[in-house]
Amino acid sequence: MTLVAGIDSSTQSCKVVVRDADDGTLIRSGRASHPDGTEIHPDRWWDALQTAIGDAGGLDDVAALAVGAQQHGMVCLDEGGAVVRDALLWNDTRSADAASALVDELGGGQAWADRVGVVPVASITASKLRWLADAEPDSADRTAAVCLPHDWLSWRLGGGDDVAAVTTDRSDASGTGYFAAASGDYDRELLRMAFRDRDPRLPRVAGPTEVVGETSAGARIAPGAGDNAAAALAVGARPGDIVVSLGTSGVVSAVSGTPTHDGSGYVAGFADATGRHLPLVCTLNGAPVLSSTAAMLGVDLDRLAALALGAPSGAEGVVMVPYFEGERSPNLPTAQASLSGLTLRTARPDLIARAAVEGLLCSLRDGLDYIRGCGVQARRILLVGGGVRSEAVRAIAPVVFGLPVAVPAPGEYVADGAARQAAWALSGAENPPEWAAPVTETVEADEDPAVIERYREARATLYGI
Ligand SMILES: Nc1ncnc2c1ncn2[C@@H]1O[C@H](COP(=O)(O)OP(=O)(O)O)[C@@H](O)[C@H]1O
Ligand SMILES: O=C(CO)[C@@H](O)[C@H](O)COP(=O)(O)O
Repeated sequence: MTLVAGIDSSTQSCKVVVRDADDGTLIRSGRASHPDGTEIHPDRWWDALQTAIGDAGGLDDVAALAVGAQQHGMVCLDEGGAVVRDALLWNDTRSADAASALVDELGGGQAWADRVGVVPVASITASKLRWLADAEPDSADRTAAVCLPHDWLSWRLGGGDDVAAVTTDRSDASGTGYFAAASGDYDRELLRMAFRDRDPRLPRVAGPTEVVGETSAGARIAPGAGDNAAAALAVGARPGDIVVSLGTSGVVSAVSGTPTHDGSGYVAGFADATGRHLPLVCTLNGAPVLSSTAAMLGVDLDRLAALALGAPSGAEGVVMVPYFEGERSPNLPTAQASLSGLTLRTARPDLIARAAVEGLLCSLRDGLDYIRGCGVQARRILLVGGGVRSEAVRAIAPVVFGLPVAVPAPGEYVADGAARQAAWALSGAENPPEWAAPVTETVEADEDPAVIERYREARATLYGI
């Protein structure tokens, strides 16, 4: 049996799966946690990867592997390949002002969307580089190369001794703000503009099935991908499928044959891992909305779900706008979460639990409607990520989205997508291997339009949008 491995270096943890390259059967898996926080030394990803590999029984017997990882994180390397400073992660909002400045300097959001498919917000790597140039010019001066989390881990797995050898792929490059998914090219002028005339080395953009290196044990290293592109590859998303991921972030995305250029910045025109496109809306507030609410109510996540399921749709008018960490979609980096509709009668744990689940899903329903607004068809939702383990999320999702919701069996879909890419690279075939699609349970329910209407009223009252 030929084995392949897939790695997901996500915000909260690192996961490793080992699968049969021919039919995708899961053979072994492992995981390890990442430290909390929105900046982290990349060595901590490496440490967690080593632990996760050990937990998965090692990788000495795999023929190929690939890394999927959280997108956008700014990894700065000096000429010798040493890390210049801690990586700023996608959910670090200190670069919000830098993002606004960049949007203005190019003449507005549409100018960015037309040029690279993406309008800078704090998450985008270009904004982080501008922040670095202004706040820590010495670190900026020492930066000889800039790459992303999955690029750095792939490079380290391949020996990591020459900064000229770092590679990326189209999906992750498209989240930087200086790569255009439509043309497949870097836009170095935008990079220099962001980094105040500095011109660091960028990773070479490898093709979807290229072998970019070899581990010390002789496994081939496939190009890897951004986490959302890897998940789309794992679930075999087709036209009409909208993938909703509830990890630390909330993500709504769809595989599409054509690029998007949304000047509002809501829909990012990313690339997928197969040569197509991945229009995507990402929020800063995913599954942690539920854990924060559970902590506030003094219950665990299962109890939170039970409370929410015991409450009526619409939570008797209690509405949560769940912008705990500020927000990216809409771009409100200093926003905070709020609860409205509380009276002496409605200030009840079950209604607050329901409002949290509904608010989380409504923030993603906004994303769904923006993606549809870009001409993307939506026939069903494919729900993945840690938050899907909530029974309340699974049951209430179709009520809020107004679409059937297919829930693949619990799994590590980013790592699985990376494994499938590794098998594809190993095969040299034109198409990814035909692995069985994950078994899904489909949840259907009547839409309750009042839920999203009240949510939008509450948001408009708070933010005028
Ligand atoms: N039963 C559950 N109910 C709600 N949230 C859950 C449940 N189980 C796990 N989660 C949440 O899932 C998240 C982790 O999901 P994951 O997709 O691995 O995140 P990431 O990719 O950002 O590291 C955590 O925020 C965790 O609280
Ligand atoms: O910023 C984005 C996508 O644009 C996020 O999707 C990150 O890629 C992190 O994902 P999770 O850790 O929440 O899965």
